[in-house]
Amino acid sequence: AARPGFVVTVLGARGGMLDGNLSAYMIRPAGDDRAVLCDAGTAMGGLVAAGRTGALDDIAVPRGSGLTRPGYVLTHTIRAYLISHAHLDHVAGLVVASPDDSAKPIYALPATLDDLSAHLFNWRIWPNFGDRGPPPALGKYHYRALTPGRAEPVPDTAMTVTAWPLDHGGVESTAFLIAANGISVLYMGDTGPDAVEGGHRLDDLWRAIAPEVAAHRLKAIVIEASYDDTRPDRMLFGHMTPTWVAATLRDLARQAGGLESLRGLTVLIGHVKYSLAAGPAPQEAIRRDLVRDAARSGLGGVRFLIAEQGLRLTVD
Ligand SMILES: Nc1ncnc2c1ncn2[C@@H]1O[C@@H]2COP(=O)(O)O[C@H]2[C@H]1O
Repeated sequence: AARPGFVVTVLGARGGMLDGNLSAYMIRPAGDDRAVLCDAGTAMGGLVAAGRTGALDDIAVPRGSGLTRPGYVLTHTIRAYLISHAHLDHVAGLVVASPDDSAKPIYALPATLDDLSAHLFNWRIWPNFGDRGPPPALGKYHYRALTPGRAEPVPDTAMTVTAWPLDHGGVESTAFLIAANGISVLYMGDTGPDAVEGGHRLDDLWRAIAPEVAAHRLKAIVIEASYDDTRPDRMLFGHMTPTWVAATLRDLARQAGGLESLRGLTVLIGHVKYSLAAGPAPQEAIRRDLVRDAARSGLGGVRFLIAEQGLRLTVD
């Protein structure tokens, strides 16, 4: 049998103001068309873009489904949403797709579900497609509260999901460990460094997943680097820079038994903030910073990639 793997398809790659390309990562076991969507800042727009790059071509659309490929993927391939926090750049795609979406569970920590229910699916900002909140609750989306550190099977998929809370500038965000076939991928919503946030949630997360890393079961981490290294800490607003990404990966390595434990790990960088400034795109500076910071930090064994909409990545 083939080695177990995961396929990560980037439906939305950026942070900030680039509507149409905001955090959304479709994740599924390799060779399995049953996926979860981690955040949904962009959904349909990202599927259409991924359809154009060919990143959805390995998904078998049944003859006679009567649906476009992106339409089929939205309604049949994506079996559940995992939402890290309810900021608009992480949920806008879900909200606007909801009228034509299929029924699905939404997995999140309780605070995020409370925000979705109170402030989005409330008949004022949007019709209530949730299964609680202002009546009548249409019940298309089933809110499924996760308990930190406890793995839950995602129905109709081969995956389990485990959540841990993250600090994001005063808002609770979430890291999701997605596991299947003895391997896993970690999707991290927006977060700032413990030292800047004044907490210890990254440290707690790394301690919890260290055994997964030490055993080389963890194949990829999706983590944000919103700003390049010129950004001062007091202007991070709950976000990371390449220097902070490298520092926190070193913390993970320390918990997992040394830098060697990260060898072969793929780190996919998301949420790079779009910039209005003329000149090279911000991801160019971030790429340069990452190469330098990773080398300085002894992270030569890590494969860093910057997310781009329509990218399909297989890790195994
Ligand atoms: N105190 C602040 N001053 C200015 N902008 C902020 C402040 N806090 C948050 N933001 C911005 O608001 C954005 C909300 O989404 P993000 O967390 O991606 O990134 C955040 C920052 O760009």
